Amino acid sequence: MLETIPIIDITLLRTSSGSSTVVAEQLGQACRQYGFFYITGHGVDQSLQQRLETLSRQFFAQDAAVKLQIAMVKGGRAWRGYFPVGGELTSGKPDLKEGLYLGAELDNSHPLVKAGTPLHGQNLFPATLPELRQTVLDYMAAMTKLGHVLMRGIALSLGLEADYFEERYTHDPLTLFRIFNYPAAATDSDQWGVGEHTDYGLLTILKQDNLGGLQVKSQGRWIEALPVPNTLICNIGDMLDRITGGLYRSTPHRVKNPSGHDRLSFPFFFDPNFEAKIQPIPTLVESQPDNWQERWDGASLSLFEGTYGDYVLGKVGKVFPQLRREVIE
Ligand SMILES: O=C(O)CCC(=O)C(=O)O
Ligand SMILES: [Fe+2]
Repeated sequence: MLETIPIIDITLLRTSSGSSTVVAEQLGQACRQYGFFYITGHGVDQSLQQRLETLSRQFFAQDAAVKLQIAMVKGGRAWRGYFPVGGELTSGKPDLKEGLYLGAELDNSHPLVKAGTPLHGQNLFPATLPELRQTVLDYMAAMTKLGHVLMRGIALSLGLEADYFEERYTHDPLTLFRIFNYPAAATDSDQWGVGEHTDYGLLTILKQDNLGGLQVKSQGRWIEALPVPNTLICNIGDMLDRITGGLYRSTPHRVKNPSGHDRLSFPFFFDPNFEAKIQPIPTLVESQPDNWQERWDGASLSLFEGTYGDYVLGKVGKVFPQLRREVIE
């Protein structure tokens, strides 16, 4: 039998004052077994999603020189903008994808921007597609709302107060958003669109188009996260793994676009505040053995001490080595 990732209807979590125990139970099971799940009943406007997809296709279809008008090197410490194919090295090798790196739009008067905090600041939006700006901002607002809802459900699934994460980590979350285009590759290409990795933060909410290509490592085996209409895919990041003592593992995944067409995906990262200190949940007794030997990066999460900022900067410096000096040092 083909193994499939669970699909969870979160309508009740969104509507019954965020405290549906039935949905929380399903989330908990999916997090323990797979580290990945699809959600339906998420309430994200279909026409907004359609606009985002259409405008993104138009963006990537432009000439390289036009896209490079908003190259990531121009984004400075905020770490925003466009990078071309081969510009990112997720697991040490260049990825077969191009992308637009976005995040919360913060102006220069924001305290974290004033303080020169990396990853905080303004986006670089393309002048050639003026509608993309509001579409991205609206989509990120919808994702942020959804991130809060899902983290309430995840807190309940762990037997915690619904606002456990909000109080400690996500009152003012770090939210990053990317739009990727995985170009059609030769079918015999052994290059990955994104190599095996885990995400860094708490929760990733991914919209993908209808072509497929995402693979998830579940219980030691790679399975396909095929497109399912009207769903979003969620997965656990390293910080939720650390906070839950490995009970909810950050699950490895990778992408290869087999379709012969350009594949678009839209990952949104709902992460702890940059300055939040990451601490395991004290009441959780089910702490798991360290899994560094199985991890793609050979790192021991249980040894990590510090803020989310410490963690994420260590990672980002590796995937964009050419930008490390400018942004972090
Ligand atoms: O494009 C995808 O389907 C996944 C992207 C991803 O894993 C990431 O950006 O972390
Ligand atoms: Fe990922």
